[in-house]
Amino acid sequence: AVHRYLHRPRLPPGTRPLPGPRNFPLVGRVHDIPETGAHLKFYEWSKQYGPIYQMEIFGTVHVWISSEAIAHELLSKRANIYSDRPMIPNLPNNRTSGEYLALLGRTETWKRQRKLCNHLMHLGQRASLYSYPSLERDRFLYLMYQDPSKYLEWIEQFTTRTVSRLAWGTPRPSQVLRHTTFGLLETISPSGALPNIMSFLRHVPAAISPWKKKENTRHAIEERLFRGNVDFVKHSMASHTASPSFIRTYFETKASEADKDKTRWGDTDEAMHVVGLMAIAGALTIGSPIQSYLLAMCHYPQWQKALQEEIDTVLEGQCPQWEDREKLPLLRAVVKEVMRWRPPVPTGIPHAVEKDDVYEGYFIPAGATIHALEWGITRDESMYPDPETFNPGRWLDPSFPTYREPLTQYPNLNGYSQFGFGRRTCQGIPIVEQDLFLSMGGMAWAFDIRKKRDPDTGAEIPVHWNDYTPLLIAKPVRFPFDAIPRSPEKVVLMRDMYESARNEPVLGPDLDISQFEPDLGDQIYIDDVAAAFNNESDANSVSSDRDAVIHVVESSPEPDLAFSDSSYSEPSEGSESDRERERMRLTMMGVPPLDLDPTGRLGLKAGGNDKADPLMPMLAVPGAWNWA
Ligand code: HEM
Repeated sequence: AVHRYLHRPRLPPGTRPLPGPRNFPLVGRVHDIPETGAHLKFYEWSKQYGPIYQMEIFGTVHVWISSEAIAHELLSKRANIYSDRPMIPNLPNNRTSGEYLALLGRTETWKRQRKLCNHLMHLGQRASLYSYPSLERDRFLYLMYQDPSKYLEWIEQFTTRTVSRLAWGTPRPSQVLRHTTFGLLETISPSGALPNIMSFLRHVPAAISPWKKKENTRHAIEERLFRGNVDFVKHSMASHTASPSFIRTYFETKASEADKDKTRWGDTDEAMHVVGLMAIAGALTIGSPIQSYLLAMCHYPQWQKALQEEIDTVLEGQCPQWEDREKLPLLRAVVKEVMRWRPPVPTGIPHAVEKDDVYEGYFIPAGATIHALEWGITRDESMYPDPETFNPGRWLDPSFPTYREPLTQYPNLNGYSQFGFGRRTCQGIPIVEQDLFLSMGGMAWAFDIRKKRDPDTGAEIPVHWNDYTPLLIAKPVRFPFDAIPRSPEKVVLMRDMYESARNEPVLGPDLDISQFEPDLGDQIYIDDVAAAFNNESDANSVSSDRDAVIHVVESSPEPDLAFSDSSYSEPSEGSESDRERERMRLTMMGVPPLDLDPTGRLGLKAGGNDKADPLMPMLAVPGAWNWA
């Protein structure tokens, strides 16, 4: 930082620096970055300094862009110099190691990996993602019906099982994947690990660095998981039992006679990492908008009603399927508006600029980190009038700037600012689009989502408006709500859908805990099953046990849910006797108690989900730094 500070580039003649908050020597504005809601601070500055401004943190220039037009001008039109990624202090080989495509620098490895990712996604999309999203959606809906209070668990299971099947043809690795992925998110998030803000901490030797120890352990588990999955697919291909998957497509492409240039897709190790990254990217991102949908429905019942009317009228009582998408523009608008209202990656994923550049007379130095501030972009009033209001109508009403025809096709997620810019644009949009369409459409079809009522007073229990977790992928802090099935018939249908999804044969590598244990020593310890249940994967639970690097427990991720715990009640009433009557009625209709499927034997305790580094609060405490 000292070196960078002393050797800051001089302004070329005729240029001026970007506006921005005054920087303090060496540290810049590090003290201003709050522990939570950092995107709100960066947005506040954009109101003060304009749609492009700069600040410094320990000598690195950070440029923040809150206008889609400017983001396109720099990141897309000038992509030849704006497509690099910055070094992540807590994962310092991110630009070169080739393990995480999304974090690679603009290297030949990145180009090759992007091509492979594109190829696999393209073939998968052509096959409607092998119906995995709809199978998993059917499972998800019934679990939501059984116990909506566990929505965080069911949503994470839905997204990770779907992506796990896509990647390796089996949902079984999903329980490990979700936790190694969560750990990676902590490793790379500015609010997840202190070295990402105080970059000099990356020089702390591995033996005493808590961040390195934790990352090394996480990485070792992930590597074994990915390798085991690839071996599993190879073996099942040999016995002609492999379900469709990205990795199977890779092997088939390599083996194909038509594929003349055998080197262009990289070797098996590289494909393992590309597919692994695709699984990572889909594991924890898509849950954010699904949770935000629930939040939006609590606050905007009128849009839930309109959406249900569309689905009921067009599909005559059936649950939305992917093939129905052309007929359901409001559902597509809800998907898109949820992502605008609460961007899943509110600060964006940063690019790095490789050469000095000048924009409208402003100097942008080589090496600066460039952030497309998604939160700010979605609040640009010229594009999104009344931006704080959740209004799917802005995509369907010609009086709004975002309207586009034909409505059989638009709105959709292609080219949406929420997926980044230029050559680094997100490659997972087909998965996101299908997962969100099916899960949000399925929930609107099945449930009335609404605020809970106090059983004594009947008063609504308040739900927060915008309290989001602090990591790179932001999710609403857990909130209470009711998911009331819209009719007994729908419950029966949900159960049938669940049963037929479940009857799909599911093979997978046997993720026995002993596979992981020996090499990893005392950093991993086995907990008892009871503890696992007390620590249901909860994206918001806060525990002080941050040193427990990754905590492996053996558990069934689906507790033994009894049908009697269902949340079913008529919208107007909710007494115990009503529920009992309803339960008996449904039982007589042939909806027997649940017999849940075992979904894999390995669960990792997620006590630490979405917490910031414990040392981080000092950054947010005024006066914690002595500037004198
Ligand atoms: C709601 C879900 C998702 C959101 C909001 C999202 C958003 C983003 C964003 C903002 C970027 C950075 C773009 C840039 O640097 O300009 C990105 C990159 C990427 N995403 Fe996604 N993504 C999501 C899901 C997925 C899924 C399911 C996949 C699965 C394949 C995926 C694969 C990727 C890849 C491979 C990159 C890196 C591209 C590169 O660096 O060249 N994403 N995503």
